[in-house]
Amino acid sequence: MAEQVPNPVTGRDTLHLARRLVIKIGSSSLTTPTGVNREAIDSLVDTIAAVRARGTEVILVSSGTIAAGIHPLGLGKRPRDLATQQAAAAVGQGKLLAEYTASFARHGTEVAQVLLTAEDLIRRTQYTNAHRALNRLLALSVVPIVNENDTVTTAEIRFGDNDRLSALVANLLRADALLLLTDVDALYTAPPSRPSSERIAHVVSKADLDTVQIGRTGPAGVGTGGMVTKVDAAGIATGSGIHAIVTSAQNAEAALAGEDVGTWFQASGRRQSARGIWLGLLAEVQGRVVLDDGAVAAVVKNRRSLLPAGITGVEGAFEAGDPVELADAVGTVVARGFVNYSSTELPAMLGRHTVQLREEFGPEYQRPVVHTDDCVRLPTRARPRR
Ligand SMILES: Nc1ncnc2c1ncn2[C@@H]1O[C@H](COP(=O)(O)OP(=O)(O)O)[C@@H](O)[C@H]1O
Ligand SMILES: N[C@@H](CCC(=O)OP(=O)(O)O)C(=O)O
Repeated sequence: MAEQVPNPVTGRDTLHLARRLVIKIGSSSLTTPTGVNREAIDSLVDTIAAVRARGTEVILVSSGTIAAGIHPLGLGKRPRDLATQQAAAAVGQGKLLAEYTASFARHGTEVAQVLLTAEDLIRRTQYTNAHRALNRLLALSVVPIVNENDTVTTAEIRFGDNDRLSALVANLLRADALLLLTDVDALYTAPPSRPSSERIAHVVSKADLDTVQIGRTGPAGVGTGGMVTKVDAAGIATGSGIHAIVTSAQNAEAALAGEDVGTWFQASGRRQSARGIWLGLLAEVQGRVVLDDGAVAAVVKNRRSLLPAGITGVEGAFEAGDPVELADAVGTVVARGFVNYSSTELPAMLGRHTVQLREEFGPEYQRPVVHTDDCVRLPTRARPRR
């Protein structure tokens, strides 16, 4: 996945040059206390149709299934427990998709329901499948409507918010920009309910966010991550060469026309694999291996695989295949990786050379502890200390 196609979009004024856009819309913009808001859907769909008419492919990431299931199930408010959220999502998903299907049909456009789990973006085979299927849908002129597969995800491996999912989808599909639509018109210097808060028009680097105060979810009470996950999502996108815009659903048309609305997050980094982004930023690590100085240099500087000989300690309980942290002797996390051995197997292997391990335990113990391709090195400033 190393292809490096330059992004034709350089700012708001060139957004019309985007070849591919991911548009994410939040629950609060799509639903009312009595279910799906048909007018809001028609308005979004009309905007998407206009963008597609100018030759831009669009992938829609739509939340709202849990919110859409609240009223039909007589729940009153957003359920808190996972099982009821899953039940509400299963009911709401059908209702939401029926509205999208009817609304896009007004433009003669087919839609496809694509339900993804976090696993689908981190496991190689699923990742390739998702990539291929979504690209095929776009080639067939279909609008994929993506959501997290709420009904089957477990608490452990769940995005829980579609903001970060949409950033990973933008990355997976090499989109040029990500539009995050919510119930507030921009990122503000503080929660917009505070009279002194001011709109932030541009975010060029992380330092622009240093003094921003980010509050909880909006007043509708159906959103999930609030502004925090939108800013996270924008960071994931921009860090991999994709511009991001946060604005309200009402401003979608103006934002896509390049007008000065919302908050524009300028792309900075180079494109990365979704798997690498997940591992580096999102994965919940199950444990830690402690490296001696030589191993830190080999893994971080020379980009080698981690061998048992350079490990001095193992912390936490993990299985082979789990994500773990790689820390130096003073507890600074220098990398994250998928580990090839469990926390019960590893202690007997520490400090031993590959040849010894093969002779003593068998040829399957020749594998590195973390292969270099399964390892994401953390930038110095992002490294957490113990
Ligand atoms: N600094 C901030 N700037 C803008 N909005 C903020 C800020 N802090 C908190 N918010 C809240 O985040 C809410 C949007 O998040 P959320 O409710 O999860 O929406 P969605 O359902 O669209 O994902 C806004 O309604 C706003 O009240
Ligand atoms: N998958 C969930 C989405 C949760 C979510 O991210 O909600 P939101 O904060 O409104 O974008 C649903 O469809 O209800």
